[in-house]
Amino acid sequence: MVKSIAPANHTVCSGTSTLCKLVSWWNIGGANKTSAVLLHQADWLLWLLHGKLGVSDYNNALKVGYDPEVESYPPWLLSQPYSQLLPSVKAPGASIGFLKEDIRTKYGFPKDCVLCTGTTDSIAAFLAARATEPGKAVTSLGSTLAIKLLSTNRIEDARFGVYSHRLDDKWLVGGASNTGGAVLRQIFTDEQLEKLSDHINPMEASPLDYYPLQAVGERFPLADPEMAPRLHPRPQSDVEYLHGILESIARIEAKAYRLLKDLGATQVEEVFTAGGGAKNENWIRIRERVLGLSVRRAIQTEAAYGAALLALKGAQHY
Ligand SMILES: Nc1ncnc2c1ncn2[C@@H]1O[C@H](COP(=O)(O)OP(=O)(O)O)[C@@H](O)[C@H]1O
Ligand SMILES: O=C(CO)[C@H](O)[C@H](O)COP(=O)(O)O
Repeated sequence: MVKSIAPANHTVCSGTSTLCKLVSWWNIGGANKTSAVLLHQADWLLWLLHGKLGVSDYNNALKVGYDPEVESYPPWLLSQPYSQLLPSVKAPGASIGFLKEDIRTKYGFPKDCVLCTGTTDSIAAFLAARATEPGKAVTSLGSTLAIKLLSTNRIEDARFGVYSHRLDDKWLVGGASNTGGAVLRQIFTDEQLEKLSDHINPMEASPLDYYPLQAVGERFPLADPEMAPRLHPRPQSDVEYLHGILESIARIEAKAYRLLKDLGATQVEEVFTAGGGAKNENWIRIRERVLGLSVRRAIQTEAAYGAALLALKGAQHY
């Protein structure tokens, strides 16, 4: 249904897009929906703090179809019956207003405490890494694997799960794979991950070839809702098994960066890494070998730090 209204290979055509979720919900019969408002999680959290309903930012609104380049919703979306539910959109880090009085007094914030629009988790991780030059990238290895490469041009292709978020006058090109830390946690505890990783020789390539997923379905670097996880054969040695999984995730990361190059993004020069997987030094060495690039742990790996930097910028402009 979304494919019939959106341009070919637009990011909203991905089955996990916000627009697909909105359209599915709209088409289920039931309560009167015309008085509803679409809010992303970040919009809802901010609404609890400032009380103005229906305010979003152009990073969160990308997957519902907002066009950050021209700063408006496209005509093909505005002509849909559910368009009245779409939130108004500001730049990330733009001030919205003051904190609600009851919350301000409850927690003791000053009277001039301003609230700013937010961004998505992996963009916040990118901001935390303070990578500002085109060619710098951040791979967030949390539950999933999210890639953001700062590029001078915008690229979008839903066949591969590639999209571009606007970052001021540049683009954060990338996507999010369903591989990552969540699948590691299905097999090993964090303590086991740390101990077993210490016994891996990162300079040696593992011959094991897996596609580690928690469940069926991949988004990027190939959008395939039918892709099955591949985590067998399992060797007797847990060190070898973990080595094979870490190496296989690194190969997915390398494939993703190659794809961005092939699609015409600015050439990646250096990768910073964030998220729970970034603390694994041997995995970083494996990734450097497989990517053929310098991979460094960002000094600040918490997305919350990037969100705070964005708020600081917004508050300074207030
Ligand atoms: N030593 C380690 N090596 C690799 N991955 C790790 C290690 N320790 C924790 N992790 C992974 O980090 C993930 C948690 O990272 P985090 O950034 O908090 O994720 P999220 O915020 O997406 O839930 C877990 O899924 C876990 O498997
Ligand atoms: O997998 C994720 C969360 O589960 C990613 O962080 C998310 O899909 C990335 O989104 P965006 O590129 O819009 O920040």
